[in-house]
Amino acid sequence: MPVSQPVNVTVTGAAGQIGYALLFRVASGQLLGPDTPVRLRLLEVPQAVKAAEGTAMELDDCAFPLLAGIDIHDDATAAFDGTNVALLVGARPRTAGMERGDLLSANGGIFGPQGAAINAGAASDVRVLVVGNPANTNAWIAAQHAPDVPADRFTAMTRLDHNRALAQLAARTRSTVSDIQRLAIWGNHSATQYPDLTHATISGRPALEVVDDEAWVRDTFIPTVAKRGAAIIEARGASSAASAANAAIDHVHTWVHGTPEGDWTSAGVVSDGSYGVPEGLVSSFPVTSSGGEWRIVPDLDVDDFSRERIDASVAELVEEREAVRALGLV
Ligand SMILES: NC(=O)c1ccc[n+]([C@@H]2O[C@H](COP(=O)([O-])OP(=O)(O)OC[C@H]3O[C@@H](n4cnc5c(N)ncnc54)[C@H](O)[C@@H]3O)[C@@H](O)[C@H]2O)c1
Ligand SMILES: O=C(O)C[C@H](O)C(=O)O
Repeated sequence: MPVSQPVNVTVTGAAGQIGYALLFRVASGQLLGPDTPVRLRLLEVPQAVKAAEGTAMELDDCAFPLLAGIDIHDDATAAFDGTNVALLVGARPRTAGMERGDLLSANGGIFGPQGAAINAGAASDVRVLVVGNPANTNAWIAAQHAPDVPADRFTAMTRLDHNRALAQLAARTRSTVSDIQRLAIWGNHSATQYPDLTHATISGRPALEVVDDEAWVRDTFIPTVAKRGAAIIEARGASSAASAANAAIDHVHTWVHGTPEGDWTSAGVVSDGSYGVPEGLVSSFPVTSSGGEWRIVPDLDVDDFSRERIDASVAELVEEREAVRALGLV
């Protein structure tokens, strides 16, 4: 990615909640770093273009030194033309009582055409993060429509789940999130996800030994992380926005700048068949990043409990893929 030339960052759903929490941070340099100018390309549906224009006015009014320009589009082909980083946020959020999978028929149709537009015109180094739900399967749909883009450039956001897990574990163990390493989210960004502490450490000690309470891990930690999205919707009356934008920033920043030595993070990436996850599915794994590429952490021991949880979440991803096929979206 060029350092002195502006990097084109396309954000879909720019006038939405997450868009509003995300764009100012991208423009201030938090996505790609303090030396990288960005040109923002905002994609919205026609009826929300005026609101996106309002956000663009506010971005101008921040006088961000790294913001090289803003273009607003209601056409995906134009919005993704020459794009280096594509943040696919635009999609309907769920409301109270819905599961994220319920959004498949409402949102799935968005990601095929956007994948095709990325295929048609994005820069050769394009990196795609799908935030819009159901994020894993939407990323898979987009990748299916972009045969000329390496599949590993399509990713789905599970960094929010990872960050939620860090916060819950830190609170329980009276440690700080920076003390924790090697935590992992496996599977789908849904209630079936598996937040895994079996390899995690807190200040170098095994996290499970520090916690010393299997029942808390099974009955409190895992469901709290997995159902946090619903708890936020219940409390706020709207789905998470600032924390989701923060996780998107973290995901791309780590993708571009790498993971710290000895640690990893979690991301929804195209499976290479590791850990019994069918090849091609977009599943969350423990991943490292280096040289701008994600790598699934290899050779981890998977105990029986973990195996069962990973398999359950992956089974849901397989079901979603079949539902997409039945809907004719790929
Ligand atoms: N992966 C995660 O961790 C995570 C976290 C939070 C939210 N989400 C998801 O992110 C999505 C956006 O959430 P939000 O709160 O910003 O919703 P929102 O309703 O506030 O905003 C969505 C925006 O997308 C726009 N949009 C719809 N279709 C579009 C299209 N085809 N092209 C471009 N823009 C389009 C809408 O006009 C709207 O402005 C939802 O699907 C939500 O469930 C994912
Ligand atoms: O849970 C949702 O529907 C929104 C988002 O995916 C979240 O995890 O907060």
